[in-house]
Amino acid sequence: RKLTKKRGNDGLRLPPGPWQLPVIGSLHHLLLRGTLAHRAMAGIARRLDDAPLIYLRLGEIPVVVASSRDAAREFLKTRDANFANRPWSSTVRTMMLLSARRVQSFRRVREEEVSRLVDAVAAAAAAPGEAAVNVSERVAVLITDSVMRVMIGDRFERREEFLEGLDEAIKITSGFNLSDLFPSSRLARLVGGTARRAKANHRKNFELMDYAIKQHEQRRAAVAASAAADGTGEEEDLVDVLLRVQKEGGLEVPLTMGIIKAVILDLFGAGSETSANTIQWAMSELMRNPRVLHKAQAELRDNLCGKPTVTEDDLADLKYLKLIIRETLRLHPSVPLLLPRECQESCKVMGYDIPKGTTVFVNVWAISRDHKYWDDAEIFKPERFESVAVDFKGTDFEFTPFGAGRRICPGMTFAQASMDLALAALLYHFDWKLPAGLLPEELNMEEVMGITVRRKHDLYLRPVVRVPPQDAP
Ligand code: HEM
Repeated sequence: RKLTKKRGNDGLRLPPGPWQLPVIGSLHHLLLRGTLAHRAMAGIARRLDDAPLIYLRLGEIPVVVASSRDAAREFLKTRDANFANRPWSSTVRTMMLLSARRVQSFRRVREEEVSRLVDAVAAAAAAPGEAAVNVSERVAVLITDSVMRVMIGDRFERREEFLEGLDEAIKITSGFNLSDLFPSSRLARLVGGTARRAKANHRKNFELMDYAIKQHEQRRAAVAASAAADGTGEEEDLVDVLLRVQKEGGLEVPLTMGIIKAVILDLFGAGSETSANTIQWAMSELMRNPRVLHKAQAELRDNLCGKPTVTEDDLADLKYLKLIIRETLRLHPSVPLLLPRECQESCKVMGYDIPKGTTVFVNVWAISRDHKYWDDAEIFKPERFESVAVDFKGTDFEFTPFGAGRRICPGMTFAQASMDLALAALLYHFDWKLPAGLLPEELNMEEVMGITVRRKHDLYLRPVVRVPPQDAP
């Protein structure tokens, strides 16, 4: 059906958008194009002559989607303050929690956990037969355990239950649920039933966080006892930092245990799936692009000259590896529409009216695949970043996989450190083969939307040990 341009009926000049139906507004345009909102929204913008801004009404919610570099700059920089509706102070506080110095202090955790991953893969490679390893699962375990150790000082004893709880949270919050789209309708709330499920899930997750903090306290007591005996101490983990800040007091809003639990849960939710997904997408793209895979392995093996382990000291020289992560984030940004922003005061953007209360998405996925800014935009080519000085730090608006401005991801440095080391170790110690009979171009790259965009199917690969890890079986 033809898309038509839309003009506001109260004299406003709204961005163009597809035709709307009564009650549901533009929702059918997204539903008919499948559940991947970033792809559906990109398709609509393209059909409206590559409109940098489009206007949709999803149920009762007015939505504007930015799909060009200039439009992204408007929302993330020029008018950042009017759209950054989360309190800035909370982002700043999280940033302090994850400052470069503190990220550095967790180096030992990352190195130990990556070493466990390498040992587990080496054990699988040594098993009889040619069974493939579930790379997605291994990477998820690596990231979960690393993030938990950083937060509570230890691997979480109830990891499986916790992951199930998060999975349920992802199911509840993903897609469009009726009560979000029709906030004023009691019927939508009843039919959807999401509120009840969300409440139960919230209760369960907080109960698990109680347990995590108890586990932390017990560990601290044990460490203190042995430190008194041998005079050694341990790095502060994030719960230590939060409890210390709580004790020092003097904050505008007192740091209650409820807030501390919410911060841990938020950090885990925001930090684990995103990093794990990016490593999985990187491995997937490498399997589809053997030339890039071999070049990365040559860089690693030339630089490390047979060393038994990759450490963070080795990473500085691995320029190509870093370009691979950058190119992966370009084609597979984990949070493709960034977090929704809300217009605080009506304003004009690129000549269009944006009414107060409008929800704004920035379609980073569409922008970082746009032929206007990228040659061979759909092709995985890490070398492109050798000739253009474009980085993901939030100043180049054609490439903002971590967002930009006041709401930029506070975990960017943390994520980079974990992803670089994990990918380096996987490529250094092992050669990787696709399961028998599968050609590189046949590898399934379908996406599914949770809180983040992840692989629809787990990635299975066959490892062949090239550089045995130190304590290999
Ligand atoms: C590849 C890995 C990651 C990617 C691609 C990513 C991406 C993002 C993006 C796009 C946002 C929203 C920014 C915006 O709307 O402008 C965000 C927010 C955030 N990220 Fe990350 N992130 C990653 C890893 C991490 C890690 C490791 C942590 C912490 C350990 C983390 C913690 C957060 C937090 C706390 C927020 C704010 C959430 C909120 O506003 O409620 N992220 N991230």
